[in-house]
Amino acid sequence: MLTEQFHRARAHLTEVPPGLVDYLRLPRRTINVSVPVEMDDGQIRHFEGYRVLHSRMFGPGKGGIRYHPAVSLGEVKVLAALMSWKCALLHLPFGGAKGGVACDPKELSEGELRRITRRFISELGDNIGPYTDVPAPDVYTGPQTMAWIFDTYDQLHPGENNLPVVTGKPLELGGSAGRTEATSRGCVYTAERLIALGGVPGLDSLQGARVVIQGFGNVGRIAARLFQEMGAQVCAVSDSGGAILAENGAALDLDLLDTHKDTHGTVVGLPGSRTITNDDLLALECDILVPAALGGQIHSGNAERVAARLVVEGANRPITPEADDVLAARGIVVLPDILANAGGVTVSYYEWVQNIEHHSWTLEEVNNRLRTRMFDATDRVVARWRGFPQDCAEQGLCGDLRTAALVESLDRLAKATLQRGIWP
Ligand SMILES: NC(=O)C1=CN([C@@H]2O[C@H](COP(=O)(O)OP(=O)(O)OC[C@H]3O[C@@H](n4cnc5c(N)ncnc54)[C@H](OP(=O)(O)O)[C@@H]3O)[C@@H](O)[C@H]2O)C=CC1
Ligand SMILES: O=C(O)CCC(=O)C(=O)O
Repeated sequence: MLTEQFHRARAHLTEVPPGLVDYLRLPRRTINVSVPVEMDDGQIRHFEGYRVLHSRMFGPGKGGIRYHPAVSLGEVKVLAALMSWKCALLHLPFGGAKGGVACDPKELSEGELRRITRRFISELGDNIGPYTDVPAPDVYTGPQTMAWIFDTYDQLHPGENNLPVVTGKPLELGGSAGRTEATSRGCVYTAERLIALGGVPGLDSLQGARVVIQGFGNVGRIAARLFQEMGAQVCAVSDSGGAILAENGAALDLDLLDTHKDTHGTVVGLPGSRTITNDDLLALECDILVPAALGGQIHSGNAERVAARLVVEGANRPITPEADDVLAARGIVVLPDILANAGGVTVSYYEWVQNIEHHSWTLEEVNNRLRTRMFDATDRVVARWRGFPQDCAEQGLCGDLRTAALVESLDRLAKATLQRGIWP
């Protein structure tokens, strides 16, 4: 499906030499390691771990590490490519990478997760490093996992400044102010800017906008807060346990919701809400739908039911290309992942810079820089979008925002590749 999105964008870049196209699409290096671990009950199990370096065009590979049962080499490759395109779009001095371990963190103790992480990072050895490939958090990993990654790498490289080997660390260990909220903040900034530019028919402000969020982890949970701070009303959310809708069309009480999630491990059962299915959540009438969980959630089987004006892709690749077409035909605007959720990697970049400079910035400084960069990227993508020919469809070209974001990114990558003269 990523290939489809790539080719839709590539069709606009008629001057890119065909041989270069594959170079921009395929990964530079894929690594598959076996991670043996002693479990709490004394048994030895092994897990499959992956790290894919897609590109180092503008700097070290950059991208998160995911722990989930569905992690596979194919998925990690796709996510690594997205990282290259995301970093290029945001003008970050990074290439793209992604990693993961196929495991179910919900069935593992903290000690088992720590041992998996340490062994995984030891197995990767010098395939990661502050100037080669820099990991970060993704699904079911967070600051604690990043602290273990840092420590394992640091043990192997004593005497060096190893803080920039990984981002998303705890504040006490060189993490940046604002990294935890950064992905969600980026979603809000890009939505705010797109709306202000008149990019969403029928929606002129976040004030009073009705928001529905799928996923209540790092991205979804904080996005709920930030959209509410901007005057929006969060009326429905979901997690892996199910979905809930505020009764009587009201907004959810987010303080109560946080306490309920922390106590019960799920959003389901919140007093004043009723339980609905995940598919019903995606079909709720609202102004903004934020998929912030896993990929492939909006597909040809349910896209006809989506009833939002704007879909903000907090998650990576939550919409299939077939569903993109359905949404576009129905006038639903999609803020694509490589723009909407790029706030996370942007503040990871700020963390990396602060670590290299042995310095720390205030939260205000981080957020101001993030806002400027997200607005600038949104402006460039909207300008590309508005510059597309009026008769895209007749020419067999795709004319949506996702394609505009990819064209903006691939154009930059293609130019840099040619300038570097990579063919000796
Ligand atoms: N963290 C980051 O900085 C970035 C993350 N992203 C993307 O955002 C998405 C979410 O990541 P993140 O928030 O970090 O991950 P988390 O692990 O913090 O949260 C994932 C959330 O998704 C929920 N979930 C899992 N399966 C389902 C399901 N079938 N239906 C509904 N909800 C489900 C989980 O439920 P439960 O709480 O019950 O486990 C959890 O609330 C991913 O696609 C990730 O790649 C993109 C850019 C940066
Ligand atoms: O913060 C980072 O470096 C990467 C975050 C990530 O994995 C993503 O944007 O999908």
